[in-house]
Amino acid sequence: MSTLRFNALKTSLNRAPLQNKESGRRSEIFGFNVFNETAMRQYLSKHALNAVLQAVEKGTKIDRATADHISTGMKEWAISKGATHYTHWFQPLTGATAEKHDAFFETMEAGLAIERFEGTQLVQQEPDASSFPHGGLRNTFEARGYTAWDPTSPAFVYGTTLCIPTVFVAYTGEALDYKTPLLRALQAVDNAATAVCKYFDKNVKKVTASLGWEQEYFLVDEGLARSRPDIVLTGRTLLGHSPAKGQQLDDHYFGTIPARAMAYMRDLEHECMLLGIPVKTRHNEVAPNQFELAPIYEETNLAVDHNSLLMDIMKKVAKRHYFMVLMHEKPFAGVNGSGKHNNWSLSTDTGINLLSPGKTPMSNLQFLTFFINTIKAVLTYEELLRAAIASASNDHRLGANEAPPAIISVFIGEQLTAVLKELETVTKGKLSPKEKTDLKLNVVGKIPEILLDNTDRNRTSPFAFTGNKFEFRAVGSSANCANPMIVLNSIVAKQLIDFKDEVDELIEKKSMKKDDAVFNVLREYIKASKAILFEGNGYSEEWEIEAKKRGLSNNKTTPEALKVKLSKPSIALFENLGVMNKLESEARYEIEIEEYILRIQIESRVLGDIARNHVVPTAVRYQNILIENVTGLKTIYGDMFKKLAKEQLMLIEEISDHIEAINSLVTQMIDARKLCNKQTDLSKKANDYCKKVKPFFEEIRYHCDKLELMIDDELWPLTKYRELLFTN
Ligand SMILES: NC(=O)CC[C@H](N)C(=O)O
Repeated sequence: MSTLRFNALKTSLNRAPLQNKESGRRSEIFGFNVFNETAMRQYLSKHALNAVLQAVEKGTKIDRATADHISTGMKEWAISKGATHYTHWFQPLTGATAEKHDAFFETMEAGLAIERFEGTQLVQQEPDASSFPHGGLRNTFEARGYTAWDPTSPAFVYGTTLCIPTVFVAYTGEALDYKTPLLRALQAVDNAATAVCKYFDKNVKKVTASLGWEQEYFLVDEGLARSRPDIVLTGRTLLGHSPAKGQQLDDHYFGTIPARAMAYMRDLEHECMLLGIPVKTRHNEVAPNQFELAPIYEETNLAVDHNSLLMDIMKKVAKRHYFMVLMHEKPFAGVNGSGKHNNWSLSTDTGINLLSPGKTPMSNLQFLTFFINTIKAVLTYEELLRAAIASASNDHRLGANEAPPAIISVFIGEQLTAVLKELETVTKGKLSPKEKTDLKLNVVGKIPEILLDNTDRNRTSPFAFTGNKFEFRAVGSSANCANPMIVLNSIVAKQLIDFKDEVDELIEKKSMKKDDAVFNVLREYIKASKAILFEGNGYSEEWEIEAKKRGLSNNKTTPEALKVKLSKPSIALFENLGVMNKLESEARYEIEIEEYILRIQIESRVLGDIARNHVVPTAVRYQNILIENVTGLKTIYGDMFKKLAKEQLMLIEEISDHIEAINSLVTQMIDARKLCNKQTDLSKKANDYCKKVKPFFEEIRYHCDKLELMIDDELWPLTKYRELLFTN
């Protein structure tokens, strides 16, 4: 009997939901462990508090003396929350968060000790961070990297550590993290959008990009998950036959949350509340053992930090509940994968959501301006958006089971399609007073304030308008949202800058009125943007053909998708906006392409190991049982055994065939890997891994899964899909 699998099953069946610590109102504990304005008012002088608030609102610098005041107050507050250590908390390009704890504790003369935390330690540090991916930006011998405080994301106490969100840059100034370019992209979109807003309202001084992510995930009993080397090492199952029942009956989606999962969620939400992560929604997702968690949207930088923090907490809380949380985009073949849909919008400091239709024709023209510019930005940079969500794991998810395909398109729904159609016919040049009134009353003025939202229906759309925001559905569940948010905010910033240039030109050179100029430019954008608008089934073959005709990219794999990052226009885009210089863009490409190679390499090794050392020996063992049976039948029945052992003999042969196929395929895969490893050009190497190593995965899996169906269940060593997906 396979002891590991059956022991794991036995343990998992005996687990009960954990008792929850949670009590009282959530609103009362919200942000309890965050150094927010309330905490600052208690622990900082007025001067220090104002310095932080100014830094948050206007990006003003904090001087050293004030930083000392802030750090002292912050330390006292953190100690009151039980903290003994502090850390600069940052997001290197591994996709995870990083921390290195230092104690507040310091010794003094005469054997005395105190707690100390100075301004310099708050503001800047130099972690020995030479082992993070840097894509050639640093050499090991000059590996200095600095972390610097980001006051726009408040410090928090997690466990016994004060965590200070920071950026992470090389000593030459290049960004080594996600946060730095994100902050720059947010600044760029703020500048560009504010300038455009002034056409409609002179009082607008700031535009903030908001993000509401939706985190999908799987919860698997920890013992069961740990019994599978593929889940432990790669985050997904590399083999496993589909269970007889998967998600066909749609009986999990929005169903009653299983008790153990519910206890986990409540515990997780409690932690989130303390840390100021405004989680609001929880439900069962489509696949068995799949769930979703979503917060109220926030300013993008904060939302990204909160999502990164959340992913970390999810794993920690899961351990307490004897679960393993799987963030992988496609942990199980044949059922839904997990996304992290990014709901994005822009809003002004005057309280207007720029992607929400308003009450008046004027506010609707503003809405249309931002709406159409966003679509145009996606059209121009569709390939870059695809690159922003590319990863080895997301490749498995895209194009099936309610995840969008690799072709980026925009879905806007029937009503707005009709509005755009009308606007497309606006007269070239100056508009007659009648036409303008007509437009304002009958087209722009008639956009319903609350759009009948039919937009969420199309689950095959990568970028869908959902009434008052765009939902970038292609983002994968394990991704750091900063990556897609850097691209989205940058491309919209660039588009808005171009738009303003064009409108200004018409006003200045053609003496057009502002509204006429806006209508004229928008009309041309609408015409051009038709290529990116698509309302149909994104999975259909017709769409692939049609998209090709329209000139849209269809980069199915990560190596293909990432290439565009090195193109001149992409590099120029980020450079001109001040988001990333050429070196930074190239470094990111290198890091991502290398990660792709390494992930495929790891999967290939794990698969080779499981196939050869778990599956084949089990198959041989079962074959021996059959042989023993046949031999026994022959001893007892003599020649008649051939009839009696007919099925067994067939099985013995079939098993041999599969064993042979597995062994030979694994050998071929290893040889292919060796060849790939000789390749020194990273792009070619990634491509080779994709085209020459990865295809073996499915082939090897096929034979292993066939054996799973043949071999005595009691002998099978790998926890099966039905057990991983239905035991909770
Ligand atoms: N119902 C849904 O929205 C499912 C989404 C799907 N899980 C994805 O991969 O994006």
